[in-house]
Amino acid sequence: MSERIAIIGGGKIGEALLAGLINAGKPVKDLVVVERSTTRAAEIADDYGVRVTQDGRDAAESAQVVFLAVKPDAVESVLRDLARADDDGETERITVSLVAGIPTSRYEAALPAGSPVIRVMPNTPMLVNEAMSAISGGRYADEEQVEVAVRLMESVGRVMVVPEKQMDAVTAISGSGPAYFFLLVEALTDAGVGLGLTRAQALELATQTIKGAGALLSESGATPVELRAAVTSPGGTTAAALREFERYGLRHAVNEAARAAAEFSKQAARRVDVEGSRAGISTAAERAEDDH
Ligand SMILES: NC(=O)C1=CN([C@@H]2O[C@H](COP(=O)(O)OP(=O)(O)OC[C@H]3O[C@@H](n4cnc5c(N)ncnc54)[C@H](O)[C@@H]3O)[C@@H](O)[C@H]2O)C=CC1
Ligand SMILES: O=C(O)[C@@H]1CCC=N1
Repeated sequence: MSERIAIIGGGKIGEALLAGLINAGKPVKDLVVVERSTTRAAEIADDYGVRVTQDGRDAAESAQVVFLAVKPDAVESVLRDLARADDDGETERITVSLVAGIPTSRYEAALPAGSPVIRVMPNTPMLVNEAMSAISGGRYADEEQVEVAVRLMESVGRVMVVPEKQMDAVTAISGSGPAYFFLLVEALTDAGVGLGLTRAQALELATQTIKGAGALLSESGATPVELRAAVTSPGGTTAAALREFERYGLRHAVNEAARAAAEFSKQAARRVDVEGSRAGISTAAERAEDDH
């Protein structure tokens, strides 16, 4: 089935999804992007030849699957547009959120009763069809609807279906994860420059090394421990380096970093409420209270 797709938010992850879907053969005519910033909208339209609009309701009405790729604090206003969008009468519209930390129950409370909502945590390698995406169906999403999301995300990378309670952990590992590896490449490049390589040389060495190590890990079937042992010649250079990583607490730093990311994700909904009430915006929960 070639469903029509709306992507609300044409920022980093919205663009990665758009590019990944187009690379995977999705016809541009089946895609529409909703982007609030006019500069960004023009960039997306020029780079991908896709329709870009500021009208979320209109875009949703023309789509069977609506992806939300805005920051958590913009979710409520997007949901207000989506709640007013009519169905096309043929198929039930599926709302797929890529937003970190906001549970499906939030969307379900704001959308018409029984709307199917699916939560996805992708990552930016989606831009080159190498995403790792985790998927959880909300309470009204049936198996077929989850399968639609799985199929779309599989076209841009790998997919793991998880219970929603694992989403904060997933976000800390694969959602934010690319940034950790880029930081490591940055640091390794700087180290190479410190050892007398040119920056270009050091960057190429580090980049191909992370790419090769990733390929080896995913294709060899060996564990990271086995692969590391294979690099570590007895009494050699790698052992000298690994000793320093351990001395400076790399494992501890990684553990603390992941815990911080997961906690930040867990607190996202509460943060949005606090910031919203400071700005005088009522939350879905408060509006539901007012209605009673
Ligand atoms: N960047 C990443 O690697 C990942 C991001 N995410 C999630 O994706 C969401 C977006 O993140 P980024 O793309 O990094 O942020 P971003 O700031 O690059 O993109 C957000 C875009 O949404 C637009 N926008 C804001 N309000 C809007 C509205 N009402 N209608 C239409 N467009 C609107 C902004 O102009 C901006 O271009 C976040 O919720 C984040 O948690 C999830 C996985 C990975
Ligand atoms: O930094 C963030 O909040 C988003 C979610 C996962 C990756 N980027």
